[in-house]
Amino acid sequence: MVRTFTYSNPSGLPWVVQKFGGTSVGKFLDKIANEVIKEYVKQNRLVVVCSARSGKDKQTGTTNRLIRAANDALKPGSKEYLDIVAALLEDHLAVAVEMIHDDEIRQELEDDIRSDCDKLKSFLEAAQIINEISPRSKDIIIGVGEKLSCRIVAAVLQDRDVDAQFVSLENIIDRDFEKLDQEFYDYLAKKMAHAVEQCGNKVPVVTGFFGIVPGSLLTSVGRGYTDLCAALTAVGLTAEELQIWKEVDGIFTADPRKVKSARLLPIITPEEASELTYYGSEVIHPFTMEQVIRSHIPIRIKNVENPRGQGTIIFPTDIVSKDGTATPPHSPKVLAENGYSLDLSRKYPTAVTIKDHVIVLNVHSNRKSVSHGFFAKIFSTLDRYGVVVDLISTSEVHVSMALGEDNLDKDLDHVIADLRVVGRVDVIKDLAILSLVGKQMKNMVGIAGMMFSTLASAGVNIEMISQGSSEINISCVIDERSSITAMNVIHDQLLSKRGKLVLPSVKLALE
Ligand SMILES: Nc1ncnc2c1ncn2[C@@H]1O[C@H](COP(=O)(O)OP(=O)(O)O)[C@@H](O)[C@H]1O
Ligand SMILES: N[C@@H](CC(=O)OP(=O)(O)O)C(=O)O
Repeated sequence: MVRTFTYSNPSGLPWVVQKFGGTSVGKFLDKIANEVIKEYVKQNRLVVVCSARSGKDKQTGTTNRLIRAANDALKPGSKEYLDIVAALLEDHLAVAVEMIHDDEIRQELEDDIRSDCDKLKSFLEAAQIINEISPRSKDIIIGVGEKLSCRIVAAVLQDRDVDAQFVSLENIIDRDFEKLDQEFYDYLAKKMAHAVEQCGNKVPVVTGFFGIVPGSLLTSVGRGYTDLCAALTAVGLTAEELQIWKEVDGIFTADPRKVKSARLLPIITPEEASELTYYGSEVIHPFTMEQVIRSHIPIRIKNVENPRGQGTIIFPTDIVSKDGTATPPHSPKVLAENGYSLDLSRKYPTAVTIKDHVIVLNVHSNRKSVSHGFFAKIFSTLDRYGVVVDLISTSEVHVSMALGEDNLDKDLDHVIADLRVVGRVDVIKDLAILSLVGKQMKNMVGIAGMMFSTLASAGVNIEMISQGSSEINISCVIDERSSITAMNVIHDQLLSKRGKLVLPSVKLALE
């Protein structure tokens, strides 16, 4: 039967790429279809990019379950992976039954879900027989999550009268690449745009999983790869805007769950967004920014639960957009509201963030004076085990290094044993990195002193200080138990517009 739909994706309108994360697809699919996609498709040519479904949170989401299934298939004789596949099949079929009213659309969707799960089961069974799952095979396994999710989203859209088409990017890479570099990203952007353009007037619903990348997707890009996929699609299409839809109104001056007075930031620079993301406020995958901003495409963070909100725009404050004009929220008023101003009297940091579950390694050299090769030995040890250092503070005979929880799966006992060759090593656990971020801070003489005295007056003990590696970030390591208190006092004293920020050297007030 040839169907006709009320909503389609006519050519001639500007491209907008919309990315929906796993929890949004899991919890708000009706809202996404009716209040977001149907509204935007009236004025834009849309691309919808989705992650694998999550129920209540990412921890129990499809991608994590698929990773567990892959790991289980490697255990000789274990059959838990079969239960995981059966549960995934059941959950996705239940969504089809609950969400799709049209019998024909639902039947087709159910068949596709069954077929994807059957193939997954056979793949895992084969892996168990040969007792091997390479990083690439693991990528193929997790990619099933995005396929199942996008099949559901495309079917729900059709059921809600939107002419949508499922697009899998699993086979778009048809050349060998050695590494994830700009040449590879440019190639991907072109391929993604091409896949989307094949959909004509249908709204493409694209899998955030994009195939076998050099070194494997999970290790080279990591979790949250759908943001990067959406970004590269936006670049390939020279889109007007990339929208990342979340369950938060945008980027705030602090985590709104932890600081009640946190303010929504109308605009933020990509550098600031990167620092915030790296140091605990994971609103967007860090690789996303660079690709989109190179092409002068603004990124907008929006809330699926509040589609009419303005959200936060991530865009450099000092360049104009690709058509030569300033982006709409890039007005002097909005910039001033955020503290971006040429008027030196009205500046303040942009946001404060906390990264929990940090450990510090202190290495004291065996020698009492300059120790030749001390640093080289430390860094080569860290490199050998793939340990990433978040913050570092050094003297000639002493190094303190803060490591994030992403290092916990590394062989830290061996790292520490090897470091003991160069000196005494202490390990301090249950710490947090507190970072104050702001593009304007480099001109704010006295801000670091104020940050540390504010923490001291709230009784927060500072374990380690690091400033200078990035001129838009001042960070310190504190006890994890004080992290909420620390974030709140810093927010009240240095970021609240109601407070007066009087820097010692300039003595100018900020309303
Ligand atoms: N500065 C910040 N601004 C906005 N959200 C922040 C910030 N710092 C931390 N967060 C947290 O990041 C989370 C990101 O939103 P959400 O859509 O729930 O995440 P995900 O899509 O990764 O599941 C929110 O729960 C929010 O509390
Ligand atoms: N499903 C993948 C990809 C992704 O981007 O997820 P999300 O958009 O929900 O963070 C993951 O969990 O890593």
